[in-house]
Amino acid sequence: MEILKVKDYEEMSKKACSIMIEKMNSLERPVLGMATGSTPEGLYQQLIRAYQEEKVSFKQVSTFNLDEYVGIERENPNSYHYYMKDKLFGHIDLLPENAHLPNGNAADLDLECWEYENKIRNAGQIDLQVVGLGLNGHIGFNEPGTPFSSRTQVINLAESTRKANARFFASLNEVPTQAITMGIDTIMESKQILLLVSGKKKADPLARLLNGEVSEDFPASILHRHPSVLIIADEEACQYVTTQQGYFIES
Ligand SMILES: N[C@@H]1[C@@H](O)[C@H](O)[C@@H](COP(=O)(O)O)O[C@@H]1O
Repeated sequence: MEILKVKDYEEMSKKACSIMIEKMNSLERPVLGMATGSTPEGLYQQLIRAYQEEKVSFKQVSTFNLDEYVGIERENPNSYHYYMKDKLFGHIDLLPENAHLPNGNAADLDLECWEYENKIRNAGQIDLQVVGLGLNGHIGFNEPGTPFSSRTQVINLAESTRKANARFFASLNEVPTQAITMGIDTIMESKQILLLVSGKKKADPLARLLNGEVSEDFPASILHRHPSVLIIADEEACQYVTTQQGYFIES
């Protein structure tokens, strides 16, 4: 696990974009793992710009998102289907049939999870997975206590996660109580993981990730066991991380 410390959110987004472009341009059929939340929005803006400047094409790319809420329509502006279309997919040449998100409205949610796993496997696994860091250490929607061996599944959202995400909804009551998320073991099968961390409120979780033990109480801690994780974190997020910890690399 290595950290690239950058000045601010914009630098984080630009650096993440250049790493993704390098990956896309180095593979014939790149498979990218996508995240939602506030953190990757800047990355998606940078990717759109790179596409408009003809630095990259998504025609050969497949994408798999980490998660989706259960029980909201994909046309609902709070669904992750809508988010991805609005923030990235609607602005690039990614073929719609190559963009995958779990269907949180499937009649049989367990079957949907199983099929999602199969789709990832059939695509040859994820080459580069973008991940954000939940305040409680969740990755995707894998809340504290989720077994490290978990595969794609329906999960009950922690109250703290619903509150953290309530800012996107009209009220807390409207925040779904469940989501489908790639499992922790599913995420760990990605060939490379890019964890993006920005802002003061992520300083505590980032310090816990780096200093704490590997434990299911803090799902992101599993990333210590992955062979290829790059964290891009800005100065605010790194404020409790000391250089003595030996994780930092030069940009
Ligand atoms: N399910 C998402 C995660 O994929 C995201 O990484 C995380 C952090 O969100 P943000 O980037 O808004 O801080 O929480 C959300 O609940």
